[in-house]
Amino acid sequence: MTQDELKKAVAAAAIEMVKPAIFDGEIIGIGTGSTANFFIDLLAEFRDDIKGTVASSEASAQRLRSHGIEVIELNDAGTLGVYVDGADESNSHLELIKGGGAALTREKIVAAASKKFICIADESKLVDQLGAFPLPVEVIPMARSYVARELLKMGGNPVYREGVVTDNGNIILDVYDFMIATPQKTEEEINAIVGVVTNGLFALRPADVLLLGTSNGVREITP
Ligand SMILES: O=C[C@H](O)[C@H](O)[C@H](O)COP(=O)(O)O
Repeated sequence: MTQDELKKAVAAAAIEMVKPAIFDGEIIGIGTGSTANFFIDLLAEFRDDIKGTVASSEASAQRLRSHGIEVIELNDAGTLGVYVDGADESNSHLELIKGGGAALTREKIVAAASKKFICIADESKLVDQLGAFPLPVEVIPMARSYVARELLKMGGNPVYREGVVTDNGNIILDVYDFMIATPQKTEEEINAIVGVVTNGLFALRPADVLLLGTSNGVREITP
């Protein structure tokens, strides 16, 4: 199976998992990226049944609306029933690296506001230790050089993601050469640097279930 076929298979499995929430009238949180896009496209079949969605990026909001799916503001939604999103890496505890598409901050907010976080990914994303994928950090623009120096002190190699401005008007530093042994501690330490909005580690609020697309079918992994 191709990587896209694996992504589509996990998106279909996630649809089955969120159906009860849809028919219970819960608001659905929607992630960002190529895997989440497959989910959005399959969700279109339920456009008339969904009470509303909250999107973690402008790109996902646009795609949802293009299918006629209602998008509402998180501030008007209360607690979400379920959040579905992809990841750049996951370990077996379902601690994640996210933000390859620069949507990490809104994703983290929507995940925090959701009762259940379903992560959907192809098998290439499951790793023993997080960090081979460079860790995205969203930074207030004027703090870029200062934050980069602090990340260097922590042992990483931060690289400015040229030409990228997040939906919140900020920039991204990608931290290379930074294998992460204690994800919760690292998440807290980076977030404590003044000027950091948030980093792409989802360890303090990991996923609740990982639907992993493999050539032998979709595996359901819980921590
Ligand atoms: O900022 C983007 C998100 O964190 C994505 O969920 C992540 O990069 C995975 O994207 P994809 O499904 O395209 O691999």
